[in-house]
Amino acid sequence: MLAALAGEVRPRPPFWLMRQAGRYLPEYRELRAKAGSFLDLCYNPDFAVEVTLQPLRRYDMDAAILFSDILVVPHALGQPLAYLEGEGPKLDPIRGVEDLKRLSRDRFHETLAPVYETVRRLSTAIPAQTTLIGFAGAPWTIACYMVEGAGSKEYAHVKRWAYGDPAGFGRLIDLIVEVTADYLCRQIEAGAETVQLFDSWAGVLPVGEFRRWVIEPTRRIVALVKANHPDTPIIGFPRGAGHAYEDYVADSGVDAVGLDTTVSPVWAARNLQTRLPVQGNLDPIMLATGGKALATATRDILEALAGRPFVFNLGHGVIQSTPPEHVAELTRILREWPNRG
Ligand SMILES: Cc1c2[nH]c(c1CCC(=O)O)Cc1[nH]c(c(CCC(=O)O)c1C)Cc1[nH]c(c(CCC(=O)O)c1C)Cc1[nH]c(c(C)c1CCC(=O)O)C2
Repeated sequence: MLAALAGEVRPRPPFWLMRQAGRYLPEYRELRAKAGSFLDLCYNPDFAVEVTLQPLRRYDMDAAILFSDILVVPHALGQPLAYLEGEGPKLDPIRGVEDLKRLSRDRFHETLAPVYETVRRLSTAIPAQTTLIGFAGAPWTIACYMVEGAGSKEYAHVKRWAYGDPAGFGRLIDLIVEVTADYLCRQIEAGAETVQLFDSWAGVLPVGEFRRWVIEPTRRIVALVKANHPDTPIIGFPRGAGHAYEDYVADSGVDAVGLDTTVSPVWAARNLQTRLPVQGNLDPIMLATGGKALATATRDILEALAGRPFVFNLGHGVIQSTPPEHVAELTRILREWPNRG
C-alpha cells in the first residue's frame, strides 16, 4: 500500500475498503450493542481497536483504517453530537458567525486522546505489512454537518452562509483547517502511516466555490501536515467532484486521490497525471449485489488502472446490507489478479 502511494506500480494492487468495519459484520453489531452508543465505541480504545481489527481477521486487507468517525472533530470543538438509531448523526447546528462562540479548542486534544491511544495500540497490533490509515473529514464536509446539523439533500444552509458571508464562513473553515491539521499530525505521531481526507460533499459545489471551499482548505491542511510530516502520504477523496478532479489533484497537493463511483476509471487513467496514485472505485452496491456483476466490474477497474500506481477500493463506503461472503469473493478476485479465473 505504501509503495503504491509512493508511485510504484504493483502487479497486484493493494486494497482496503472504505467502511470496511461496520454494521455489515455480525461481530461489529455484537460489540456495538455492548458498547451502548456509537460514540462510546469511538472513544473507547479497547472497542475501537477490536472493531478496526475485525475486517482484517476475515479478509486480511492491505490496510487497516482507524475506527472512529469524521464528526468527532466538531464534537471535540464542543458541538453537541448524537447518533440516533436509523437516522444518522445529529448536531446542534451552527448557523452564523455569532454561533462560532459556542465552539472552543480548549478541550480538543483532551477529547480526542482516546483516538490517539487507539492509533498507538493499532500500530503494534496490526501485522507489519499492513498499513495503518488515519483520517479526518475535509473542512467543507465537516462544515456541512456543523451547519446543517445532519446530513442533507440540498445543503442550503451551509451554501447560503458560504456564498452570502464568505468572510464569516471562512472563519469556521479556518478553525476546521487548523484543528484538522493538528489532529492528523497527532494521528501520524501516534503511528498512522498515511491519512485520508474525506470530502464526502465536495460534489455539491459549483466550480468557483469548489476551489474556495474544497481545494483551498485541503491545500492548507496538506501544507500544514507536510511541514511536520513531509513523508506521510495524504489521500484526498473529493467525492462527486466530477471534472473538477483534475483541478483538485493539480492544486490541493494531495499525494493520491480517491475516485468516487461516478468517475470512469478509463477517464482517470487517461486524464490524471500518470504518476499520481489513484484509489477506487467499485460501486458499493455492486459489492452488495455480488455474483457475475461484481466479478466483471472489479476486473474492469483492475484492467483500466493496471500500469499505474493504484489502490483498489470502493467508490464510497460498504453498505450495511452487504453480505460478508461478497467481500470474501471480492478478496479472492483481487488476490488472483492478474491471473484470470
Ligand atoms: C460523512 C461521513 C461520516 N463518517 C465518515 C464519513 C465520510 C465517508 C462517507 O461519506 O461515508 C467516515 C467514517 N465513518 C466511520 C469510519 C470508520 C472507518 C472505516 O471502517 O471506514 C469512517 C472513515 C464509521 C462509522 N460511522 C457511522 C457508523 C455507523 C454507526 C452505527 O454503528 O450505528 C460507522 C460504522 C455513523 C455515521 N457517520 C457519518 C454518518 C453520515 C453516519 C450515519 C450513516 C451510517 O450509519 O452509515 C458521518
